[in-house]
Amino acid sequence: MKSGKLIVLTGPSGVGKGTLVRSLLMRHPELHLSVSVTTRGPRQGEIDGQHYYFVSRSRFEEMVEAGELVEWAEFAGNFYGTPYFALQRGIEAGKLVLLEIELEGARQIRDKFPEALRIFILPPSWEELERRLRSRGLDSESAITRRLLRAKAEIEAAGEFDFQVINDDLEVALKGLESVLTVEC
Ligand SMILES: Nc1nc2c(ncn2[C@@H]2O[C@H](COP(=O)(O)OP(=O)(O)O)[C@@H](O)[C@H]2O)c(=O)[nH]1
Ligand SMILES: Nc1ncnc2c1ncn2[C@@H]1O[C@H](COP(=O)(O)OP(=O)(O)O)[C@@H](O)[C@H]1O
Repeated sequence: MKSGKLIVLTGPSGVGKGTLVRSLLMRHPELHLSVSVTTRGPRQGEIDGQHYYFVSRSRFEEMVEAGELVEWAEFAGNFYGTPYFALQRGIEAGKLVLLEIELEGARQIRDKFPEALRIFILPPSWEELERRLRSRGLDSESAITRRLLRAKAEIEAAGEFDFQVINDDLEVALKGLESVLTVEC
């Protein structure tokens, strides 16, 4: 894989993006994950600066006003955004920079960086997506409902992306992602 490319991974909440990203990062030291800022509270086990930078809404608004975010969006009642510094760190290290973001942000990245590689992760079925979201056991019922509402519109937009990978069997999905990265990066 060559360096200096942005890779956007998008897909409905619960599809397995975080799981896939963790495995990719362990297998490929040439990948750098962009850590986002969010106004969502940390889930059990989440570490500030590693999973997200957890900030207040007023701090998030300050970052937007100061032009510190490459892209940002509201998702299920919280704000999420990619700080420029998160990309710079990876680019300066000569790595491929991975952004795990939702649809609106992925569209903003497409407009700003048309050369970015954009991949959409699909669930094997709607029932399985719902099962994964619930079995994760980290979100309230209302947070799950908001994520499922959003998931429909996101899945409908999968065709906008360069590649679609179905996360049914995890190993098969990982292999699919790896072959896209090998050919495209
Ligand atoms: N636009 C945008 N979306 C983000 C960013 N960081 C995370 N997201 C997306 O926000 C959504 C919610 O993330 P999260 O609360 O961690 O929930 P989860 O995807 O259900 O684990 C997911 O679709 C993430 O991919 C960001 O910096 N920008
Ligand atoms: N291929 C898979 N088969 C079965 N369960 C999976 C698979 N990929 C992920 N999961 C599980 O689904 C749940 C949601 O995965 P997660 O990575 O948190 O999704 P996302 O980051 O897209 O919201 C987790 O409990 C995870 O262990």
